[in-house]
Amino acid sequence: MSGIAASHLSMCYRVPVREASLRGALGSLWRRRYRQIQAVNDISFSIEPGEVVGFIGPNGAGKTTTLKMLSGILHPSAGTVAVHGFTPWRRESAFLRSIALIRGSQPLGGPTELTVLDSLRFQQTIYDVSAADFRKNLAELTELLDLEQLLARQVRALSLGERMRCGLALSLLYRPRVLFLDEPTLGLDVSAVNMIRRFIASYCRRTGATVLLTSHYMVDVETLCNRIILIDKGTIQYDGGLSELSARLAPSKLLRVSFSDSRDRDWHGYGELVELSESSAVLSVQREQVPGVTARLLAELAVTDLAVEEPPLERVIDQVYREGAL
Ligand SMILES: Nc1ncnc2c1ncn2[C@@H]1O[C@H](COP(=O)(O)OP(=O)(O)OP(=O)(O)O)[C@@H](O)[C@H]1O
Repeated sequence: MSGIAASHLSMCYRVPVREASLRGALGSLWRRRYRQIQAVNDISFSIEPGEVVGFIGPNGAGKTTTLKMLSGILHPSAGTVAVHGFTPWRRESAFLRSIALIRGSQPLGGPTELTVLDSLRFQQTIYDVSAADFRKNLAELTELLDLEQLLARQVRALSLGERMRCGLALSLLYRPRVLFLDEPTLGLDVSAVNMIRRFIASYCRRTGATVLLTSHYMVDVETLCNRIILIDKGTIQYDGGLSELSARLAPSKLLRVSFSDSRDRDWHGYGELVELSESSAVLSVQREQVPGVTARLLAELAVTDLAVEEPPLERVIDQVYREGAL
């Protein structure tokens, strides 16, 4: 059984056209006009149980709309979806207990006067979590998300980063097997971002959860996902491995070489010089020439360290967005 299977999925929003003038606005009270926005257009993909997949694309590409259809918030205009065998928009309770949609930009649900601990107890009741599981899961989440100091605080008094950590705890208290993560690190500072990334990676390792993650931060995607689905203007542009995408779009790799002799030399014979210091250089080298250039560097220089790197994903994705390079 596939973890998530989407087939020919489409979503077309119907939005009223608002007239700018007063006369037009009055006229539209009698006769409303609508226009269609094709947010998602005939996309198909499948994700195996336990896979962690990055779902990326520029603003307005259709990512959130897709996540909403997969989590049962939106009924698609066309197509079918199965998430661990469930049809999301039927919103059966067994389905709702097996998934979580976590949105970085969204406030925590429930009354904001409650403390974080009370909100977690409220969640325990809604999702019917046994007392033993509640204790075990809460202890684990408290440790991993560093919640100890936050449990007695009112939800409304939390900062953005604290809210995100508590939001994750609330969503994962009932141990969902499928996570839809929509920009989980949006607006967070460096250490909060790192904590959230470590936490997601460890949750996936421990529970074998299936994850679809959207993020505009390519480091999130590189750290957590082996595969990406790239969507633009509602259609899938790429579905595959991260390294294959780089190989397809970036014809060169970076050679980072450290050496102990500081003689002047003509680097252009090895490749395009990107960076140079007293004892190290970064060269951009055509992929097929990497083995030959590496061998020559090792033979001709007193090399102390040498690393071959893919170009930063950020740069590759930027190229796709700007040039539609796929
Ligand atoms: N409720 C709605 N009503 C009408 N149009 C909508 C609605 N929600 C989204 N859209 C439109 O659908 C398209 C896709 O939006 P969506 O939010 O899915 O994109 P996204 O890839 O998540 O973008 P972002 O990265 O900016 O969050 C956009 O053109 C957007 O304006």
